[in-house]
Amino acid sequence: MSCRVKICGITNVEDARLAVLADADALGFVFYSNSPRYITPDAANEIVAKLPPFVTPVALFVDADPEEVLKVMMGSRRWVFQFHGNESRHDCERYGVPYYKALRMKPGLNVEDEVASYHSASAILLDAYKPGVPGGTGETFDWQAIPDNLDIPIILAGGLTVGNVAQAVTSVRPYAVDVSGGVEYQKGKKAPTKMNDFVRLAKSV
Ligand SMILES: O=C(O)c1ccccc1NCC(=O)[C@H](O)[C@H](O)COP(=O)(O)O
Repeated sequence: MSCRVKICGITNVEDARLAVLADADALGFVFYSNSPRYITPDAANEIVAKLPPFVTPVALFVDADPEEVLKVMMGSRRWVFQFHGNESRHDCERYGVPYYKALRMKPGLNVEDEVASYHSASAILLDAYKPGVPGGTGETFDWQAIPDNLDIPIILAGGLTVGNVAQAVTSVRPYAVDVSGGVEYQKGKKAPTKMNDFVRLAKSV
């Protein structure tokens, strides 16, 4: 089975269209207002309404106010949520929407225990840890630190690019890879050629 690809940080309809043409399986929308990739719930829901079937829209939150989450949720039944902050399992489950939980790979993190505590997640996203920056760091982490017995689909994130994604898929064998900065020409703006090359390389391993 080939690796799936999620392109995160979509901020406009043209980038969404080009990501779909590049054969991305999921598109991420960042509802964290400090991010340069922030998009409003209304703008994101307009884009989601235009997505073809079999492309998953993923709404990304960082310790968000439940009212903000509900505003996003009300706009479409297609959303999957991604919780990228310190949300508990209860916080993640309360909306009744399938979710991915992001874990930032801080040295010493007990990945097995964390994964077990989010057993209701559809997948776990493993991202780089950088103090004070919740995500979209553009940095990789030590892939050897990922236990090989995790009984849940793994989405590998953090500093992936056209230059390293094939190596990442070969060594980690994740269910999916997630990229943001690695397919941009400036923050929040995706580069079509990079998206095409990234997806092709991720799926060709
Ligand atoms: O992308 C952001 O700006 C962002 C901000 C705050 C929390 C999460 C964020 N992105 C989450 C993602 O899923 C990114 O794709 C992931 O962190 C990898 O980013 P990158 O290293 O730039 O590929």
